[in-house]
Amino acid sequence: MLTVQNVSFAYDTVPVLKDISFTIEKGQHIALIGASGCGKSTLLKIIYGLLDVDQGTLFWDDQKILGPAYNLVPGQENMKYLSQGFELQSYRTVAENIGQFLSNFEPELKAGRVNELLEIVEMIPFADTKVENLSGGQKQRVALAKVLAKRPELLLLDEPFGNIDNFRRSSLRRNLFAYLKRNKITSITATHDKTDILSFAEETIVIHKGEIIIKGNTHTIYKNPENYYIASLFGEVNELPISNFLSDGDSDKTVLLYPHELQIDAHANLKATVKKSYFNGNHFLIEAVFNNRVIFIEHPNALQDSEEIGIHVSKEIIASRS
Ligand SMILES: Nc1ncnc2c1ncn2[C@@H]1O[C@H](COP(=O)(O)OP(=O)(O)OP(=O)(O)O)[C@@H](O)[C@H]1O
Repeated sequence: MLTVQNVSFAYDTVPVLKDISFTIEKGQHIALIGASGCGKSTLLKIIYGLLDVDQGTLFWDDQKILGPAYNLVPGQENMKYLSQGFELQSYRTVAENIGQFLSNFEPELKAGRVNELLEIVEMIPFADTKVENLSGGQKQRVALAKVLAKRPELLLLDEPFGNIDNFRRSSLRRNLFAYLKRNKITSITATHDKTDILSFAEETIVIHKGEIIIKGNTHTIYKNPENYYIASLFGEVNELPISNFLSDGDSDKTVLLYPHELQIDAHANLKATVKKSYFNGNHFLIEAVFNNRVIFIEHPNALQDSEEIGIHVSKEIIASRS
């Protein structure tokens, strides 16, 4: 189990993390989300032991996690950290990089393990290619295989799929998390991609300006976001006065609605004016103006600019959010 207790940290004098506390059970997959600069990478580095905290303590089971001031070689033995810059040796091959820290005593065992890792990251054809000749996305996949090589107990991933195209990203993500589950490897993934969060993280930690504002079940946080900041980390969101939907609604209270929760219905009483339609693949995102606010609605078709539309939201959704 990972235990983080009252951790605070500042670079020089600028506070970055404030009184962070949480625990993570073994085998869990956690998403770490928050606006750019909120302190996600810093927290991962602290957990790995790359930075000395100003206050607080961290434990992996009953082993205290110490920073570089107390550890000659920074970084915890039973963890691996995949940073946003991948630390690879560019003049060596993909297979050599992945096997760099594996024992040479049993070459066959080592080769088998390297092959298994190449398969997970779908890089078998590149085993003998020098890293310097790979694309950014391919390097990221090699870096991922390298951190898995020695079977860490805790894997800390910082935007692990950031450079990888959508086509590969989906299968890579499925392979990786299936592997982690099978091997009971705990993971914390700092990410801006909602697919990383919703499909693979059973729990999510939300950071805002260096503080944890919520930690809990991913689906619950998504379905009932406590505030606009949290909801916006999952994509576009509309914040509308609840009095628009409930005749006895408090005029100061608002309700958060994702674009797919708003429906366009010519008979609805609430009227908005279309500004623009954005093609999004299987739907259009309609930007419209409603009571002087910009709102976003998912719709199967594009609509005419300046067209008047009616907006409907199901009673169940309003009831669940109010
Ligand atoms: N080495 C450093 N020295 C001084 N300030 C730093 C250093 N590294 C990060 N910071 C600052 O600390 C804050 C948190 O940075 P951090 O990289 O942890 O954020 P993040 O949430 O991971 O951001 P992103 O999502 O953009 O990767 C930022 O304001 C950043 O500018």
